[in-house]
Amino acid sequence: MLRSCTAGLRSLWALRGRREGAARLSADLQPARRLFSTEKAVHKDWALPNPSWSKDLKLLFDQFMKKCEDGSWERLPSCKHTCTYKSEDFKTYFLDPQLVEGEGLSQAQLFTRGFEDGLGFEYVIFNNNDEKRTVCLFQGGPYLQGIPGFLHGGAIATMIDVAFGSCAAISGGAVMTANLNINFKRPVPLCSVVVIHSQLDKLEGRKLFVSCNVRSVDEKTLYSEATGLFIKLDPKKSST
Ligand SMILES: CCCCCCCCCCCCCCCC(=O)SCCNC(=O)CCNC(=O)[C@H](O)C(C)(C)COP(=O)(O)OP(=O)(O)OC[C@H]1O[C@@H](n2cnc3c(N)ncnc32)[C@H](O)[C@@H]1OP(=O)(O)O
Repeated sequence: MLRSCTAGLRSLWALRGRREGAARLSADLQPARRLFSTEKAVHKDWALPNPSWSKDLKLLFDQFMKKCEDGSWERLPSCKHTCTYKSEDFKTYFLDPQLVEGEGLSQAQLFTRGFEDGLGFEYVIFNNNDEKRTVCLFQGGPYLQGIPGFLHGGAIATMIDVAFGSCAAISGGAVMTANLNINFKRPVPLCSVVVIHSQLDKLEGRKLFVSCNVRSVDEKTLYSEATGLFIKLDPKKSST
């Protein structure tokens, strides 16, 4: 596995520099895009295949894209910078106006999208609105190593948080993580693909309870299980 990861690393480095040329422009305006962005400009969509995606990831992606055809599932597009859920609402209600107006946010980018193609978090999230659940297809690259050959637990926790965040935000709008509980059951091999199945279990006032499991592509290995609590932000309260 380590050998294949090293080979993967070599080809990943070869990919550097080609990234901006990769046309992952989000011309395909899907319903989810309207949900997740209030921006007028067309932004690059990072939740689309790039050359670093493994066969497994591409195969799963294609399977889920097929499921999108009847409208039961939708792919959630992902931008790197300001394209968060109702980001204008966030700016209006929750952020320090000086930070928004000044240059403070100009360098900001979504943590999980800050790596070169294939080196960090490669993922796409699909949403099933009727069933209140999402599926995140995630390939963790070599820069996410913890114990040699395996993904860092913090990287797994990050992806779980992102998957939960999307699942909760779809029902709750502007939400924040209040609690995460993760049981790590098996280590995740570096550069492998895992599937994060998240579910909104309960909505109680401003509280959204979510749970997930992280499994191998063949579903035989259960890597982690987690629960989370997200709180719908109250515009009357300041976050700072
Ligand atoms: C940001 C997302 C945007 C969406 C984008 C979507 C697409 C893009 C994908 C990227 C997705 C990235 C996802 C990253 C998501 C973060 O990483 S968020 C960052 C990490 N989290 C934080 O920094 C949160 C810090 N905590 C806080 O700011 C505040 O505690 C909170 C969470 C806003 C809650 O404060 P509050 O609004 O004053 O709520 P409060 O009145 O204290 O509590 C409300 C209720 O919740 C309960 N509660 C609150 N905290 C807890 C707790 N820890 N345990 C148990 N109960 C609790 C209270 O007891 C209360 O219960 P009831 O009395 O109503 O029964």
